[in-house]
Amino acid sequence: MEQTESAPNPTAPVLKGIAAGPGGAVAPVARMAAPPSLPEREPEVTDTVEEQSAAREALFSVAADLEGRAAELDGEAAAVLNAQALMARDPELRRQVEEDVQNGSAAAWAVRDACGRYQDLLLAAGGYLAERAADLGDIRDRAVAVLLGLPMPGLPDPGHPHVLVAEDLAPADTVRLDTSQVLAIVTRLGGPTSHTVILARSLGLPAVVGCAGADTLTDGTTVAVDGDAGTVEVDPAPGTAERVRRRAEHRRAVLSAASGPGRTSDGVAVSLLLNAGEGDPDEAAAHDSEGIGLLRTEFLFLDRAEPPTIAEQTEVYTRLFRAFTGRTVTVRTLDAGSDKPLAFAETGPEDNPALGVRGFRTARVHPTLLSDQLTAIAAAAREPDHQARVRVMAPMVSTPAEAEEFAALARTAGLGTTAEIGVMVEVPAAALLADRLLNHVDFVSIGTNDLAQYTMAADRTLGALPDLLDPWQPALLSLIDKVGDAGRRADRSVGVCGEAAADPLLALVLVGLGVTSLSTAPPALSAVRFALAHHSKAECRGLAELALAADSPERSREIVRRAAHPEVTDL
Ligand SMILES: C=C(OP(=O)(O)O)C(=O)O
Ligand SMILES: [Mg+2]
Repeated sequence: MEQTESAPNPTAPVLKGIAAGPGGAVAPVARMAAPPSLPEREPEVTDTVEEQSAAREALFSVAADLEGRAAELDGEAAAVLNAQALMARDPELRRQVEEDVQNGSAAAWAVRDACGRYQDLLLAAGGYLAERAADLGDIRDRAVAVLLGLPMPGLPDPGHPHVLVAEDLAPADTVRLDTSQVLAIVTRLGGPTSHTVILARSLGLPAVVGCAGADTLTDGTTVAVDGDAGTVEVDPAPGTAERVRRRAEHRRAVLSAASGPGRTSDGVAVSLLLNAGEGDPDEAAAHDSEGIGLLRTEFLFLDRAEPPTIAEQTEVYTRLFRAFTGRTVTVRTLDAGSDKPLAFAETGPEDNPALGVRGFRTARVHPTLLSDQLTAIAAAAREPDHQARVRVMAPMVSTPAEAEEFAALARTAGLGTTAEIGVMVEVPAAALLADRLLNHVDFVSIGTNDLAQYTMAADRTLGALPDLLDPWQPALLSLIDKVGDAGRRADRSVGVCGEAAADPLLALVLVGLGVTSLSTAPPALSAVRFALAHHSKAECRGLAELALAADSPERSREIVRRAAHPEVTDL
């Protein structure tokens, strides 16, 4: 509809990146302030003790600043800042800085070098750790600014609404974004699972990451950001700007009117659930959802030396079940290993950690971590003062035997009568034998983030292969079809809780493939609800067949876009 009203400006360069937060915006660019640079000449250190103390104080003041800001926030945002503060307080980092000073470096130089060495280690470790290298770079820049008396690097404040352009965004920046001023985010770096993406989605901001041309964008240049297509049009034609603006307004108005449980236009129920982690359970419960489809319990385990006790875990789960009384809460057991390493769950050196001891496999090496967690979930599920529909599921299950083993462990812990027991389908082996997995469990939930990486043999934390990780890949859809089919035949529920569920058009395809629940970050729910309400179950199946038959994700998306209801494609 509106897309035909204005032709794109043929001379306007269009930069490509990874679509990382849906929606669009047109506004002038404001670039993130450059990090402080050290003077060419390093001063001579005369008092080593004083210099060490200055370096220490700078790191502490950075940590205190992060903690202070975390205290004003809650949920995922606060957790991200507190984790970063912990890095600034890391005793080993401090020791290395002091050693560098002892060897003659001035404080700011010692901070730069020690952080640099740490960053190299994180980058070499890959996965989740590599993504934290940006957090450490931010700590370095802040501490150096403190030591040199320079302005703190950080967000621009041009005094008008803008598109924020940066090399990459540290969590400390992303959580401070004023969404009345920042209309969209564009970064040169960042992969599909980076903090920037997760936080941009939780703020509901359009975002394009991994945009190679972002460094050519200068302050004040007008850009049109399309967070669905992953494009940034520079100096767009007046028509384009108008179109994106009207589309954003239309989207806001339409979506704020959509509420209630998920239904296709002919009344077939599709549960709309939330992906949740750390945060206030009452706040999570305030979203218009039918419950939680994925509780990532790693937040209870990360950044600590010892695992949480059974009592500690029970308290957290109980609070959540109470807040969601009458609704579903799906607790995923600990997904440790690979991109989520834990100090107390060492699994030995691995050349390919994503193919190693992770997810449910961790229980082979550390069985008590899982049994304690199941005991805590069972204790919380038994609490009499909640009516939540409790579900428990294991990540990274690959075989029917593993599904059977997990179900037995859950029953032994006492969950047989108080919860539904399921497993995640995240590796092709599990998708191929989904019917046999379903002989042992009540439900399955497809983790499309991991299923994409294992289907396409492309590391999900790598920004370099976004096309292969595109959830519209027909091979991925074909595996989901297989799982949907198995669920239909066994009359069991099949959920999707990966990022794929957050794309309204793809959600229609997933429902057509037999998916019965969709779990996403809260801001994505209303668009998915709206899309469902405009299509019958049979229409969803028609779209699924079109998507499956395409040869590429681009074709798949385009064909479905053309065949879907215009009210939805114009959103
Ligand atoms: C939901 C998923 O799990 P996570 O992103 O936590 O690995 C997934 O892999 O799609
Ligand atoms: Mg996963």
